[in-house]
Amino acid sequence: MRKRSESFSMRALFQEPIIKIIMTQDEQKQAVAQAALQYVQVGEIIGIGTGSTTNLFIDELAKIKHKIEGAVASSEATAARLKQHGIEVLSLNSVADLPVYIDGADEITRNMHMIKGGGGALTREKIIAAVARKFICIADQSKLVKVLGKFPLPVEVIPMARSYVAREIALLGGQPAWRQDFTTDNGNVILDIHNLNIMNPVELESTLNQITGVVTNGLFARRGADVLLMGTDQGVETITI
Ligand SMILES: O=C[C@H](O)[C@H](O)[C@H](O)COP(=O)(O)O
Repeated sequence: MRKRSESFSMRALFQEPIIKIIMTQDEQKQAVAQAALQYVQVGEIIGIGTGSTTNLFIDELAKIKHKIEGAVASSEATAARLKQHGIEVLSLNSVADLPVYIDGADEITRNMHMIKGGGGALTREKIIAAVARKFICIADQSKLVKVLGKFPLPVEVIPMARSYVAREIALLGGQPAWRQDFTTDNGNVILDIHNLNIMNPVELESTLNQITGVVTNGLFARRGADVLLMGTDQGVETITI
């Protein structure tokens, strides 16, 4: 008679293999870009961010462009991509109500606080996010962090104030680096602040904005995301506060 343990191992031998779905970072970005379409309603104007994840969303949006009224763009690059797809780009000043803003992030916490501006579009992104009723963040799982600050925090600065603002940031304990050979769509420069461990993003966002010469900084804490569509190995996870 066969022993009990042997019969178990025979069963294991003929079992179906466990299929583990592993999505690459690019596949995760593509999945959240598709998932964000559920927040696009017929006849609405959509606010659109900047970056590689948002670019994939724009490509998805193009498939249903006849259903929307148009889009507001957070950068010249986004405006160009929208126009290439034949999607009308509207000025924010002509839009009284913006139901939804869809954009990526460089880092995001489960509290929906973000660092943005890796592509230098932070100021226009922050303006559109302020107007929008709902902010949908689309990101792969590598962007989810417990504490913000590993990604250098971008600060947009009026060019003549660059050295002064850098000294003030150093006094706050950050290490600013000038993003050389880069000018924002608003004609300004970017200082990236390294080695921050941001325990109070709401307070730091305000403190940095108080420095004369700062246009805005990449902390989106006072106006964070309402929904995070996060790409994971297994698919899209929806996170809200
Ligand atoms: O200025 C750029 C934006 O804040 C982007 O949303 C951010 O850098 C994320 O971009 P990506 O989707 O390429 O990681």
